[in-house]
Amino acid sequence: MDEKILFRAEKINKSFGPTHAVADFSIEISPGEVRGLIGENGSGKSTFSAIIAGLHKPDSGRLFFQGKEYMPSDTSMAAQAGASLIVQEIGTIAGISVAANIFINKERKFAKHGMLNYEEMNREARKILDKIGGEHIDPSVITGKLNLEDRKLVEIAKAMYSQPALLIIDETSNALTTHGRNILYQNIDAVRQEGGSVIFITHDLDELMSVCDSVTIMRDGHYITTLRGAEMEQKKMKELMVGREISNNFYRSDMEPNYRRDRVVLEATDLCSIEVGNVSFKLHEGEILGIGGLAESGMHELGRLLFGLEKKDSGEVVVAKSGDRIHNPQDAIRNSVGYMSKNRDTEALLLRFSISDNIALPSLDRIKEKGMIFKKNEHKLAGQWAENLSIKMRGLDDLCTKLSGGNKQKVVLGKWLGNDSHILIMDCPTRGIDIGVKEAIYRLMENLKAEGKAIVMISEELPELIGMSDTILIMKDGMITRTIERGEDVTEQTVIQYMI
Ligand SMILES: Nc1ncnc2c1ncn2[C@@H]1O[C@H](COP(=O)(O)OP(=O)(O)OP(=O)(O)O)[C@@H](O)[C@H]1O
Repeated sequence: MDEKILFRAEKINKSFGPTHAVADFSIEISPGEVRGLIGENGSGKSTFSAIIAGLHKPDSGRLFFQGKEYMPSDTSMAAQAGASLIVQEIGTIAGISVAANIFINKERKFAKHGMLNYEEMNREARKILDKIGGEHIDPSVITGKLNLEDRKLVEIAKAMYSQPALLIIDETSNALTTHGRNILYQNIDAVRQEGGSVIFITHDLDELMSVCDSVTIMRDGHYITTLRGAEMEQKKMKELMVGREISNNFYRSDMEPNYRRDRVVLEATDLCSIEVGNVSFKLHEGEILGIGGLAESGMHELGRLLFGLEKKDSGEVVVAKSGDRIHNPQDAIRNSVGYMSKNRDTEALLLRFSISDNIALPSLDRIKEKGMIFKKNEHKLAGQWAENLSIKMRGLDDLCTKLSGGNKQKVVLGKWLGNDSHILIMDCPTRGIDIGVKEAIYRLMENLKAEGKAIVMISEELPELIGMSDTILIMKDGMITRTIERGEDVTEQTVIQYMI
């Protein structure tokens, strides 16, 4: 193999039943290169990554790595050969310690006379955590007690421990705060400095442009092309991903706030909890109320308080039409309030249930016939939303575990849109969603707005926040620090200033 090539894949194929997830896919990566890998939801990125990391065996094709033919049969073999993967979903085991996660399958290193030396294991874990930027994480703590970001940092530590020559990062940044992202980027640089390569999967094209030297586009499992340096132009990348022309500006085109100021649908008064302090606001008919802030600003907790998922210390959330107070999710659902959680795998979906079951779940009361739930009614509702949202699946009875990340997110959306929610609390509605469907979701939000429905949109994406909201509430340290009306001269820079 050419010395300038660190990794090569030759005509890789992988099918799951009738789904041809990776099709004749070939790629070459040079030492020191950070290669982006992009494509629509379900285009095969995670499957290809899993093949390199030994999680899936391809049906055909060959891999070459560091001058040798390579085909790992599991993740330990891949790590030994120098390839590590940070997965898109949670990749650590909740019930064991941080150190045990970092050294999974490497425990033997710490065994003496048949006993594990936990102290030594924790000491080693301390060193690698310090090295990767996880100084604040205690290696002896049970991993499930950590927040999502710290669990991701544990995965980074695990991946970096084996000093990978090839690091694959599958859509990890959207689980991270700015601080976490910077740690991730530092580790990418560290691999590059050592002459290794990185495959970086993301739907965020700005991030892609700042992190990657080149980008390969996948569509329906196929290799489309690779762009380098100045060729990496956003419009071009989007069009190559979706295979058609797409509009440059997919946010709202009207520049004025446009909702019924005289009709309040939901009112939050003096909401307080551990992470939220004295938040009050009114949500109106036809309004998109954006909530922005840094990830630790309390905005995600606010969404959970509004839906009754978390206990308030004081304050109240009242649905204007019924006068009902929301104390728990049952109160919310009864009042046509829907909630899309940011954490789709742990909170938003029943992963071991079908697409149809998940979409129909909050609507069961509505689709009952003579007190009975018929599969055909579930399928009718789920089929309509699966089509509206272009969910890539074999059938409505597919289990959600089998779906790609972005397609899982679409099921969450379908669930609450199908429920005909009048008030929707959307926490990061387009997280992990590809560019084509993102556009469709924004049009859907506009339609809901035109029907008089109201949306609370919690978002970490400034263009989305500015582009879609009638009103933006900025949160900092659990409190609302600024209210911005649509049409005011807002730029991303001014919004950031209020957040930090
Ligand atoms: N274990 C599995 N069983 C059945 N089908 C699967 C399995 N894993 C993936 N698929 C299917 O293979 C296709 C490719 O999925 P993959 O997760 O590789 O896409 P992706 O490009 O990573 O998408 P996303 O951007 O949404 O994460 C999808 O249609 C998906 O439903």
